[in-house]
Amino acid sequence: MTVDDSGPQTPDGDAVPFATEASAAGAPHVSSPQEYDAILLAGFGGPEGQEDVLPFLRNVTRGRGIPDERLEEVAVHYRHFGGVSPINGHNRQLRAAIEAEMRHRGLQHPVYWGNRNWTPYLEDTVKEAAEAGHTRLLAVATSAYSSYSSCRQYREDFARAVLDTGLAGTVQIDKVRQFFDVPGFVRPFAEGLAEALRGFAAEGLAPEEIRVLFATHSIPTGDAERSGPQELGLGEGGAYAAQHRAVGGQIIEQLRAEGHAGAQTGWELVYQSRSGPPSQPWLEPDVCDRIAELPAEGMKAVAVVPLGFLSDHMEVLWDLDEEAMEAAGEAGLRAVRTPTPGVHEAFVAGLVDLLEERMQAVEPERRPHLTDLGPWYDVCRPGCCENVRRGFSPAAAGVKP
Ligand SMILES: CC1=C(CCC(=O)O)c2cc3nc(cc4[nH]c(cc5[nH]c(cc1n2)c(C)c5CCC(=O)O)c(CCC(=O)O)c4C)C(CCC(=O)O)=C3C
Ligand SMILES: [Fe+2]
Repeated sequence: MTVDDSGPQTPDGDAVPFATEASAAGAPHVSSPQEYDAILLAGFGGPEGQEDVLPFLRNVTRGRGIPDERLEEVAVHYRHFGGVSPINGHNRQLRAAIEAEMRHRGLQHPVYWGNRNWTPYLEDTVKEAAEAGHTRLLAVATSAYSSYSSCRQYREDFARAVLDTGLAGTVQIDKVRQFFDVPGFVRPFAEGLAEALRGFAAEGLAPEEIRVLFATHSIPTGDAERSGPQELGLGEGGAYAAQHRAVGGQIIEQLRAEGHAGAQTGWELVYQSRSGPPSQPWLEPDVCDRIAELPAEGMKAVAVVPLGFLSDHMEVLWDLDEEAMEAAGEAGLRAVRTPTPGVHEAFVAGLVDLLEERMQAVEPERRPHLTDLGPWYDVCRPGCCENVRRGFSPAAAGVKP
């Protein structure tokens, strides 16, 4: 059976044209220039009050039959903050910042915002855009790396949004490339880490007493192996882990080249926020487990860099600022959690660069990227970031097999 992975179908059965250009394995796919008429910022969504918490968690876990009693365990983290995740506020700010930067550059596209798991839902946003006459949307998801959860699932959400609204033949949604190694995304992390290391040095700590932990969301190892295009063969942890390692290494190299105090310190990639049944393997080691081991390795301080996240949402506020900092306290370590990109001006400018690059179909050689893995490609290949746990769902913004 051939599975048509190319996304929503037009009424006459043809795939929506994505105007892609096939290229050799490993080389970026680059689309042709397109007249996009609006931008779509796609977020995760989060609850905005105690009464939203359970319905939100049911949305996140939909189709997996997780009982409310289990969800209440996760709900505790949200309830601790009044049932409010800061993530929607961050995305409102990011939407406004992208729009302001676009206007500054003379780009007049409206910038819409829609979420996967909470209002404003992507379905409603897409409908609103179409009613305003905007049918060629260029999307950017608040997720920088490749994996089912951070790439393909957004593409499935786009497909569902146009299918559920009956707009499959009318609205086209393309998505900019994964941006883990674009300079504007990396810079805020590098600046934050430089400051943390300066602080440790000022306290008299030597580089060999400091460990940098780049922290990202754990995912099932099966998802990690299938992250990115299968033909790249990026080894254990797939594209997901490889991209994080490459960016972490790049940040350290950058700080060393700039001669920052303390940048000779050791570093590693760690994972956080695992869920799922204990029988299912997820990426390890866990950030708190590693923190507990550091004193025995001669460490006196730890800098935790939330490399997998764009803003200070619940994973950062709870799993790092509460749990990881508590683990560091118990281990007797000095600890700092460095900032996320948020609406750092370099990050916002970097996102608008990505939108412009895609509108103009800039050639790969001129696309900013800081690691050998980049520039990532515009259009996902068949099988990219697939999820065998959930089975097939159509996805937008992919190449036709
Ligand atoms: C890779 C990745 C990112 C980063 C990329 C991206 O940003 O998209 C991310 C972000 C986020 N994850 C978030 C929240 C949750 N993630 C969950 C569950 C899961 N996440 C997963 C992965 C990721 N998640 C996975 C493999 C699962 C298991 C279930 C499944 O296979 O899909 C659950 C369910 C409960 C639980 O299982 O713990 C919740 C509540 C929030 C919102 C925070 C807020 O509200 O402030 C954000 C930004
Ligand atoms: Fe993908």
